[in-house]
Amino acid sequence: MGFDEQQSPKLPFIDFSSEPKPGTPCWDSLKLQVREALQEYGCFEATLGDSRVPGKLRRAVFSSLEELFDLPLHTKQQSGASESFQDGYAATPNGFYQSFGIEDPNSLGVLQTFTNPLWPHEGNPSFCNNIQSMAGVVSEFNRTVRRMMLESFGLEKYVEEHLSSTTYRFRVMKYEALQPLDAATEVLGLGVHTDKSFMTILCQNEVGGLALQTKRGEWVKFAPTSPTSFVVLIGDALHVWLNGRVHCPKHKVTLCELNGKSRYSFGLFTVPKPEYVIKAPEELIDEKHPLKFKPFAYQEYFDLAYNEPGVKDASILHAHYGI
Ligand SMILES: O=C(O)CCC(=O)C(=O)O
Ligand SMILES: [Fe+2]
Repeated sequence: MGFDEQQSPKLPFIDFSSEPKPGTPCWDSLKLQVREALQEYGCFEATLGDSRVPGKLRRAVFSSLEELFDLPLHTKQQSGASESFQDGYAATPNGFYQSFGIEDPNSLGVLQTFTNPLWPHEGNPSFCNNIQSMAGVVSEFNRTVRRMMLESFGLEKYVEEHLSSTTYRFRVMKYEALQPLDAATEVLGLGVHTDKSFMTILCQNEVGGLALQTKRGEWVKFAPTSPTSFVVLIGDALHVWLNGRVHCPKHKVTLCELNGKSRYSFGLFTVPKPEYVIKAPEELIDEKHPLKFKPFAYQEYFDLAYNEPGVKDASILHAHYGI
């Protein structure tokens, strides 16, 4: 399927650059926008503004990514193989997609352990600082969005439990530049899938390719309104935790290029702790909204999903836990 730029619908856009504080009118207005976007699309485009994500930091992160993926293959493999695309280095057999996963990117020690085998002489302090700074801003933003979302459902009392039920994983990705043979040809860099965790916050360089599917089944091509935009999207675990009240979008990445440039992206994944039980709060269950999924420990679902070859959408979730 090719995209028609003219007719392609857009993701909702939410501006967080005013750094809203809980309890202010601005916060309350933004939280309604967050809820509406997540119900309908399961995702939105967000800007945090130049003061929180200066252009300099953004450029530094992407140049760190280029430096990382430019390392020789045997060096990249030093960071361990990752079959489930979690920690360490992973690549698709055709080599069009490569990624590294870093668990707990807010810790300088973790980042040093990640970089030391890749740059054996003196590690890579600027890589560590750039990723740590970006992960810090994005994980703080993640907490804001979760707080707003829970408040918008009247679930204030669960905020602290929710925030402490997760860890963060950072994934950096490179998609090879590929000029499709014609506009109607779509070559996938990353196949259609839903994310398994609670929430993902993505950022890409200027090369597009990400598309997300709305509740109505339309594919929306992500065309950033501002170069400093992020995409926030819901994963399976949050869809279950909110008893299906928010959409969990399937998404994919199509290979393309811009002036010969490859696509680089990074994502902060908010992952429930392995033993955390994903269970909808009783406030979200009533006659109109009966319980949709049986509770399960996050790791159990994750293992099921990754041991099922070829299936990357939420059909396993429905098959195993759907009521
Ligand atoms: O590269 C992107 O923008 C999307 C990556 C993604 O969907 C994932 O890693 O789960
Ligand atoms: Fe994804």
